[in-house]
Amino acid sequence: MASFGLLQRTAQLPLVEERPGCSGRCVPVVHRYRRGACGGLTTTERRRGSQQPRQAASTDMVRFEEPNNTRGSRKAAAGPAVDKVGVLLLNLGGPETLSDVKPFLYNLFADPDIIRLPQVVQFLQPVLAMVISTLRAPKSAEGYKAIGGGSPLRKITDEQAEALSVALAAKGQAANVYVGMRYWHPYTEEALAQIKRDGVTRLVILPLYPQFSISTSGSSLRLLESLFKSDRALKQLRHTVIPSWYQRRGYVCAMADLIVQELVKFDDVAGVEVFFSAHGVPKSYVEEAGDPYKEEMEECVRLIMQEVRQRGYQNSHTLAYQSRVGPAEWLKPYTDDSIRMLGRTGVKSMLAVPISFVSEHIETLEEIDMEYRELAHESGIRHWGRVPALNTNAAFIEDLAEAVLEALPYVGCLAGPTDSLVPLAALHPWPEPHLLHPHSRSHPRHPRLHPRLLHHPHPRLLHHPRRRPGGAAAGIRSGAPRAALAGGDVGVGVDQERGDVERAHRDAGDHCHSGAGGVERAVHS
Ligand SMILES: C=CC1=C(C)c2cc3[nH]c(cc4nc(cc5[nH]c(cc1n2)c(C)c5CCC(=O)O)C(CCC(=O)O)=C4C)c(C)c3C=C
Ligand SMILES: [Fe+2]
Repeated sequence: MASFGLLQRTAQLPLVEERPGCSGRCVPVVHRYRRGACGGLTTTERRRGSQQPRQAASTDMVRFEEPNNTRGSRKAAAGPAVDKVGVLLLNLGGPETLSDVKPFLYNLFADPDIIRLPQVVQFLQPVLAMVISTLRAPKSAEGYKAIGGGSPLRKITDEQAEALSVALAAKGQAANVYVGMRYWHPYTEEALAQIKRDGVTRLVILPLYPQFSISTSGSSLRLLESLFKSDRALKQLRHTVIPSWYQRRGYVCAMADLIVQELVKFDDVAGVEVFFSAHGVPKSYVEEAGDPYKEEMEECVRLIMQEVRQRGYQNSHTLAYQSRVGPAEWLKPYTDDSIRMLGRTGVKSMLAVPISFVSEHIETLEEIDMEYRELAHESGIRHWGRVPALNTNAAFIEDLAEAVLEALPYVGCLAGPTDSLVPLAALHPWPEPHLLHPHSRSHPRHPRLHPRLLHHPHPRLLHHPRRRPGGAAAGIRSGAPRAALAGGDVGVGVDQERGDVERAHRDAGDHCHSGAGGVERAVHS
């Protein structure tokens, strides 16, 4: 297994497969034009102008609510007609009011990547989603009530989009930045409709989850895949995906900065337990479906703590998983068990670090700040702190902008013979049964994965043949990750691989803010 160096360096290598239609586009040329130079409308004017009722976009998702006049794109002025760059930020979405809670939960539980039923009973998913959302709604609503009556996720994601657009413009790259949420407004379908209206010609798809999980980025990419397949204009759109970026130096350093900022507020700095609390997933996702989430999470925590230690703080740390839903076993240790255990072992000061998400949301503001803080107190932990989410942290946004710039030259270039956006080979195909809600006006149809994908593992699993279902690594050769992955013209980023991350960090320099780095690509030999 050979591991290539940083993305930029691979541009010099004959990694890019020339394909018909790609020639001449594979040169990493960045078209530069000034933000605001053309196009006429200001950001605010365009935003206002686009507040139209939700379009009847082709969708595979049942929506259990009325149209909303929302969308989320942050625009730079239009550039030359021949090349219009877009960035699509993917996120989860959250209820904005208490009456949104139940339909939001319905959308979430109707997602086969959130509740993975055996294929024979998948037709029951809509009914199950209705039952679970009805049962859970009161408890969830309590949580949202406690944080002001709704999720702040949309507002923060919009601010991140705006900041990213500004950061890209400052680097000479005009780009419209769009927000596509999975379970609430502005839905991914709305963002794509706007992308088409704007005539975007190159699109970078960037999930706002640092670590990849089937249940988050995977779900959004699967939806995108089906939307791209069912739309002629979108099929033509050259695009690329950055599937995860937990190892990027800018992100790691921004997290380390925030941790140190909070650590020094404690009286007994050296005695503080740095307590990473990640959103959990069911254990079967990792052990049966091959979700790389746990592995990426552990690596991410290791890199951040390495950075914290380099700044002179040798604190002990813990990684635990929160927000378990349902009776199945999830990734362990659970956050509440860990807090109790640490309290028993005499820890008196704890700094909680939310790690799987880059915005404040219900699980930071309610679960960590209220429930776990109280539990820590009951467990004898006297001093409590919490690291804020990155939100629009300047170093973080700067790094996202770098990630986009690094990905752009590869848009449409690293194509393979499949037409899938993301290689979820280890998963069941999506179910055929229609997830029809009585209020639904569309007839959603869940796509099957391209049969070819069934023979390709997730690119990350290529490094871990022992974890592939069946354990077989045979036939995986150089270039296979691209082939496994590339969707129409999708390519870069999706086979970005952790590989030897430490080496990437070393190559990028010992200091934070040393520029791009940390995104690593790998192929197999
Ligand atoms: C990396 C982050 C996340 C993973 C992994 C994830 C998996 C996952 N989540 C549920 C169930 C629920 N999640 C809910 C809210 C929620 N989840 C995430 C992130 C991840 N989820 C966020 C950011 C949010 C909050 C959005 C907001 O409104 O602020 C909820 C609703 C809230 C609640 O009732 O607790 C549920 C339910 C499952 C089942 C799952 C993996 C299979
Ligand atoms: Fe969740």
